[in-house]
Amino acid sequence: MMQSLIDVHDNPFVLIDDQYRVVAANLAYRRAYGLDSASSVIGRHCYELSHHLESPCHLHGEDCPHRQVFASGEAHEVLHTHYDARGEAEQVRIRGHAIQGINGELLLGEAIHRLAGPEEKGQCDGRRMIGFSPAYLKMIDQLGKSAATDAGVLLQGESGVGKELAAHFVHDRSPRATGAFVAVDCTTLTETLFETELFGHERGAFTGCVGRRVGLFEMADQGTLFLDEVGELPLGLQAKLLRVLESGEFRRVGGRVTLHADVRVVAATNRNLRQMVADGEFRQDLYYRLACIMVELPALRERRADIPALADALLNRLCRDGGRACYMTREAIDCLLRYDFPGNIRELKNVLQRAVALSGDGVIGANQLGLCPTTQLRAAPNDQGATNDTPPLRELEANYIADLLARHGGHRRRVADVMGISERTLYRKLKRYGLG
Ligand SMILES: Nc1ncnc2c1ncn2[C@@H]1O[C@H](COP(=O)(O)OP(=O)(O)OP(=O)(O)O)[C@@H](O)[C@H]1O
Repeated sequence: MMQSLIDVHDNPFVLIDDQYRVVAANLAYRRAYGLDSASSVIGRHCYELSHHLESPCHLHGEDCPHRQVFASGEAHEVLHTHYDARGEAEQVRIRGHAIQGINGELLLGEAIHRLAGPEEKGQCDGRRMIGFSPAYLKMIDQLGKSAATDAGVLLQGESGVGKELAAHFVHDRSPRATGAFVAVDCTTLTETLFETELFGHERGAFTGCVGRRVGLFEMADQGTLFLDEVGELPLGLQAKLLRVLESGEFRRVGGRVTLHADVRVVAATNRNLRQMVADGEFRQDLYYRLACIMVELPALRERRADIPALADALLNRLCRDGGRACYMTREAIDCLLRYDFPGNIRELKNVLQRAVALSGDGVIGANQLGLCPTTQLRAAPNDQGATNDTPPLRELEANYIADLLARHGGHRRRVADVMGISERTLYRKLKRYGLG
């Protein structure tokens, strides 16, 4: 009976005892983690199945729902990276509940929500959101939650962090996913273009106008209107935009009929809109209309731990498109990890594109990246020869750890083993160096 009860859940669901052993798992869980029959799951450790680890995840620096629920008896929610049946990383939100077993014993019930969805696995069309750092998991979770509502979402982040990709992510998971996703570049909207672009025009509306044109606002009916660089919209046009967003009503230029479109707005900016409101450069009423939900997208340098996975995925894409095999040397990954990427993921993409073009044999070394001289990377501390150019020990250690992480695919236990330190110590170092 318990099995059929948990099989009702569409999402993976698992019951775990106080020794981290699986007591029952539903069909969705067994499918997700590559286990076809119930018997192959029962009795196995949860950390082994979903994390591919040999010890509980809190020993690897993670916030473990098992520990929390057994300690307090209260529900606990966390964001984790799990490894699916094929060993591919996926972003998940886990809600752990205390559940009473048949004999009155305390069990942990884990409801697992896959943030990016299994349908994205292997998706190579450039729309897959790659990132497993805590900052990125938090952002994806916020995007997923905002998708379920019809509220305005404002995406704030530096150029190239992936705001347009995030807007697609929201649209694709919203009830409007079958409608159109229409992007408007607000930097191109002038007084003269605003109405024709957004509302379209009727035939002969102005000199030289031949046919009827449907505007972007109308195209986005039942879908999502993505207002890119919304902070660049002149004040005069902000009032017009607010009016149409509030009423949903508009007229094509040269038209007499009032039309209506039902759009959901996702806006993006790399400017501080709140400050712009304070400075009188952005209308407060429009700000509140757009920023009902505000999501900050972290810069790449704030989630360096994601660089190897991102570089790997982008390189695979480039190689597939170019029809040749390429791989990066350890020095090259090291070099990427040390660089600040002011242009974020777009810059990373360009750096790799150039490197692929420059590498004759498909091997991408630090030299091909053109970011930092290889000689700086492996500078060893040298008592006699130490000069002012010798990097401080902290920097050397940070680079060393980053290098090991890249070499071991982000596997912290293996990195700790190689360094001869405990995972706890490694975790503290990762936090200190901003690598976690
Ligand atoms: N998490 C991610 N995983 C993989 N690729 C990504 C990710 N985020 C962004 N990209 C890629 O990086 C490039 C830049 O992304 P995007 O155009 O969405 O950035 P943006 O923040 O909208 O930039 P801008 O502010 O300059 O318009 C795109 O090619 C996109 O596919």
